[in-house]
Amino acid sequence: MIKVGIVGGTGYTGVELLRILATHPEVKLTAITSRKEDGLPVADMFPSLRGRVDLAFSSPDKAKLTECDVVFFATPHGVAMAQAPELLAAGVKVIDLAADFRLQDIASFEKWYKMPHSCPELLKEAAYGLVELNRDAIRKARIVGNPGCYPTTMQLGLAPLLKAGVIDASHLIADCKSGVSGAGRKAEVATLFSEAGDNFKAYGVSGHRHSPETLERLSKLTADKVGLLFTPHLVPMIRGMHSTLYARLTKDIDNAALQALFEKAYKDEPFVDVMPFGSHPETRSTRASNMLRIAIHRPNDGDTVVVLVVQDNLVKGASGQAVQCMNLMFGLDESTGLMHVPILP
Ligand SMILES: NC(=O)C1=CN([C@@H]2O[C@H](COP(=O)(O)OP(=O)(O)OC[C@H]3O[C@@H](n4cnc5c(N)ncnc54)[C@H](OP(=O)(O)O)[C@@H]3O)[C@@H](O)[C@H]2O)C=CC1
Ligand SMILES: CC(=O)N[C@@H](CCC(=O)OP(=O)(O)O)C(=O)O
Repeated sequence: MIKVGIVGGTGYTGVELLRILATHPEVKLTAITSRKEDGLPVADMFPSLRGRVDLAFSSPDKAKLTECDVVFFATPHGVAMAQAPELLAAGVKVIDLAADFRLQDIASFEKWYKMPHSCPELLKEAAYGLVELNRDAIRKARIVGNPGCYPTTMQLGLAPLLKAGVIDASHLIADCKSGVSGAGRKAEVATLFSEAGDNFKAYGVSGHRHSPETLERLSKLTADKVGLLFTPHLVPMIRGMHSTLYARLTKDIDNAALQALFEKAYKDEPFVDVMPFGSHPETRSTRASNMLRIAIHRPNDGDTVVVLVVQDNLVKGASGQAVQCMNLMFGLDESTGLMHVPILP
């Protein structure tokens, strides 16, 4: 059994890790931290886990993290990089759900996250945890930077087009919407029910930290210069993400060939579903599952291809993807413990 520790067990991605790992056949939950809830049984805070998780939260200094085989950090940016060196030295693998090990360019990390990077050498070593595009590196990694939720949809939606060289890479547009759980569980005015409910707004239009992450990664898929306009929006739902991606076609390619590009790219992927051409995927078709769904459109048979991508921001966009990485890092089938069917309605 893989002994698992979770730092930050009381946030949304932490409790989502607990939900997934509680029924994972190869995992023994070993330590779950919270500074504020030290000593509280996990199931007292999350009754959904009664009878499934019998551990109590412990403060990070008391938790026996070095006795684990792998530790997930479901914490704010900056926490994992402070603790990763000690864990790695003790032979523990690390998966960070925050951004400490996502961006390869340190200057870009320091600019967007407004903090110095404390272990640049580990950043160089870390694998980027987008399995479908980086499987081999993740398999061999001791440390993984799990992708941001929006970047997961943007990369998986645009990768087949960029790799095939059929679009103008310099002018990509991503119009993305997230449920409110994407902002985390911490108390904030913007995510109060009466602020976010019955309301709809864009944010981060002039710059969001997921742009540099996505640009850095998309640039590895093409020799062309990549340009991206990314606008996130907050929608009044709890879970779910819908990204509408626009790209100008530069090659004469018919709709069947466009569809075939995606079907071929993802034909063996357990967690990417390419729907029939012209479909309208719904966020609820992925809710509480690790599945990401894609549909291709060609409005008026013109020269713009529109890619629709949906996922559950807390699963494929965060905790499910992190478990997919863990499975690979420990030589398991990557879908182990992740085959939940989405919840409808
Ligand atoms: N929500 C989402 O859809 C996604 C989130 N992420 C990323 O995952 C990470 C966690 O997100 P989320 O679950 O939403 O966050 P939350 O803010 O809801 O939870 C944060 C957790 O971290 C703990 N924590 C906070 N500060 C520290 C610290 N200094 N040392 C140790 N533990 C700490 C908190 O517990 P306590 O204070 O009691 O210790 C809490 O359990 C974030 O970096 C986020 O960016 C990534 C993709 C998607
Ligand atoms: C709706 C909402 O607020 N979403 C978050 C992104 C989700 C997330 O937590 O991503 P990171 O891991 O990069 O922080 C945001 O835009 O800041």
